[in-house]
Amino acid sequence: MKVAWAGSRHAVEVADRMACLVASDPVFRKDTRTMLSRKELFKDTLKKAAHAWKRTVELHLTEEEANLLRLYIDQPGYVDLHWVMFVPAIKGQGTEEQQKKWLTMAYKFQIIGTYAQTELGHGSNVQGLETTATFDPSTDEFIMHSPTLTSSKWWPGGLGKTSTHAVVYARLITEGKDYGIHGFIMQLRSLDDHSPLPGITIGDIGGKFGSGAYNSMDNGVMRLDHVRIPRDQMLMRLAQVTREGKYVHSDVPKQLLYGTMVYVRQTIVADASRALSRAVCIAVRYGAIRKQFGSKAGGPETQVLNYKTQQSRLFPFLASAYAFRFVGQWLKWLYTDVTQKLESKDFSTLPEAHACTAGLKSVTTSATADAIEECQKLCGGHGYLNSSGLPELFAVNLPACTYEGDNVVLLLQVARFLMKTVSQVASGKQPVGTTAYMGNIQHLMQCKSVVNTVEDWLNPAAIKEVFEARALRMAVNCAQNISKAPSQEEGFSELSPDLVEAAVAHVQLIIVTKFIEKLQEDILGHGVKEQLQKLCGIYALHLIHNERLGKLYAQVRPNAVALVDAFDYTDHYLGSALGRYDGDVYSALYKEAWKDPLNETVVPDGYQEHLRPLLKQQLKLSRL
Ligand SMILES: CCCCCCCC/C=C\CCCCCCC/C=C/C(=O)SCCNC(=O)CCNC(=O)[C@H](O)C(C)(C)COP(=O)(O)OP(=O)(O)OC[C@H]1O[C@@H](n2cnc3c(N)ncnc32)[C@H](O)[C@@H]1OP(=O)(O)O
Ligand SMILES: Cc1cc2nc3c(=O)[nH]c(=O)nc-3n(C[C@H](O)[C@H](O)[C@H](O)COP(=O)(O)OP(=O)(O)OC[C@H]3O[C@@H](n4cnc5c(N)ncnc54)[C@H](O)[C@@H]3O)c2cc1C
Repeated sequence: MKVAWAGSRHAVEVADRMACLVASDPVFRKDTRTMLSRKELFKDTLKKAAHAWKRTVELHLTEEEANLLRLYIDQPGYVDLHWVMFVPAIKGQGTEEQQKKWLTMAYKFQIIGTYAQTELGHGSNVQGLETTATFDPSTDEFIMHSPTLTSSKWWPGGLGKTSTHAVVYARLITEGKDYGIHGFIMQLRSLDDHSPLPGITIGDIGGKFGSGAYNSMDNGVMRLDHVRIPRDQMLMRLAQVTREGKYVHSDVPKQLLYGTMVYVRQTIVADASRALSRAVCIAVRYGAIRKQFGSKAGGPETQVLNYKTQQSRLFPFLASAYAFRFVGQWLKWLYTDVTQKLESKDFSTLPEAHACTAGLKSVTTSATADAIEECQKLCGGHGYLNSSGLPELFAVNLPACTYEGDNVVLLLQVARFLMKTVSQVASGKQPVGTTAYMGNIQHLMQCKSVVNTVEDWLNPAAIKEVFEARALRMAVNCAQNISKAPSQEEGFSELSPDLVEAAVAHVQLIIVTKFIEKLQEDILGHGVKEQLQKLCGIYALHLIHNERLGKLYAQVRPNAVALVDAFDYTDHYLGSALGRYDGDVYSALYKEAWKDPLNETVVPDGYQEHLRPLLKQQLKLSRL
């Protein structure tokens, strides 16, 4: 099962090696992270990042190994933005010459970059950004400026205190005309003493949800006051400004400006499955250790994992973790395929890639945030302690519902793609890829499910047909209702809640389909495929009805712990007293409690100042 989860034997081996490297290095310790002040936490992040880079160079780690090292360090920081957004933005939007110049420095960490798109006043509406980049032909420079308070850059990770450079998104103005949003490389801080360059006001935007968690990241604010940059720092693969100030389009679609977001959304699906699997691992392992109540006859207490209610709340998450993992692996393939096509100037699959990445990012991150919260409840009181690992896991993953595109905004993009496809089907065009099922409209609009028994529900063809019929009928229903509205725009707006539901149904169909396709592959290991079939059944069925699932849960229960062990997480990475591999939960909880700074003294700070006078005063009063 470890191989099925990781994708290959090689993937298991390299992940194991990197996880152990991190777990055995004291610099990467994280058990007291939630007890650090914001300043201490930030400094700890700088230290870990520098040490990780040192180890990467010393050990000549490959890109794959270095990425895993960063993942197992498990502490959000400026390096995430540098590798996940700054470098890909230059790769996707820079010319060959620009890539050579900037990536050479970025790959060696001679510069640290971030992705500065969002502003105080606009995040979702990228076209509404206000920062300006005005071309000055007299000096061959762009003047980068924040004309209003709301145009201040706001949120970019690493911007606050660390980044030396950024890809800044701004409205390009030349020859008096506004050509909309484009990307520019800007140096922000001196490479000698790290002070902000003239005209740049820059800082951190302040503490965020939860202790530890995303507070290790210095999300930043930046205002630009007529800062000049050379013309060749506009990223010029999509469009160019000539020496004379002429704006010239390339022959690539302008949507490629959003390419970095497509790339990151794809990686976020893999993050979501990992985060969900960590929460499930903690809740399942702890559920096997925790006992409450005995039989009436005075028998031993029951493992809480044996309660049917616990199983019906928890096992759909276990199944979802596997489902999201497999669809994430497929999405990575889709992204690679689209990228190769783009290189040969085939842009035909870009809309589908956008819809798939946007939709899957939305559905998997929303489900993951909800599930982590529920796993906290599934662990009872102890789940609420920082030492369970769950509060921090929740706080770190919750913003994934917002960053890289608010989940509802992205689902509306999927809905827009579906409405277009429905109208193309109506005009006789055969849809392809993940919407190919829509071509079977005659059948799917009126077919009736032949499912009667639990066993019927495990038939992949039956499951798939139910999901296809559901998704198609919801999409067609929306399209019909939109066509009755005074205008397309009004109809879309009026029906947006239904459109979001239709988009979710379509995305869930993709997840179910990719799980079923995974089961058609050669899967090694005795009983592995059988367990995955049950999980696939649970994932699909819990989305459409909750009856008949009890039997499946009972079949999964004997292997539940093994199914989470297959995630192959070290105790260091899991970071949970409740989810420990050895099950020694109570001594771990007890030990963790004594690490809290409040327990450094027996009598707390503030006793002399506030407690003692109060107690003495009350004592005096009672004696009167
Ligand atoms: C316990 C400790 C654990 C620690 C572990 C760490 C865990 C984390 C691990 C790793 C870290 C991962 C790192 C993540 C870091 C995240 C940092 C966050 C960064 C950001 O958030 S960057 C900012 C992101 N911003 C957004 O996403 C904005 C969202 N808005 C948009 O994308 C757009 O504005 C829009 C799509 C909503 C609307 O676009 P527009 O105004 O142009 O309007 P439309 O008319 O709708 O679109 C026009 C046209 O374009 C098509 N389109 C839109 N987008 C795309 C796209 N991306 N690709 C291709 N095509 C696109 C759209 O479909 C339209 O097409 P048609 O005209 O219909 O054909
Ligand atoms: C932890 C974190 C890290 C981030 N890192 C970066 C970074 O590195 N670089 C960067 O540039 N940005 C970053 N961001 C910003 C992020 O990309 C934006 O917050 C995100 O795109 C959402 O935009 P917004 O905040 O403007 O939300 P808003 O658009 O203001 O959303 C508010 C509400 O309005 C709703 N809404 C908005 N538009 C519509 C619509 N058309 N129809 C229906 N409902 C709508 C949303 O669903 C939401 O409920 C980060 C954000 C966070 C939280």
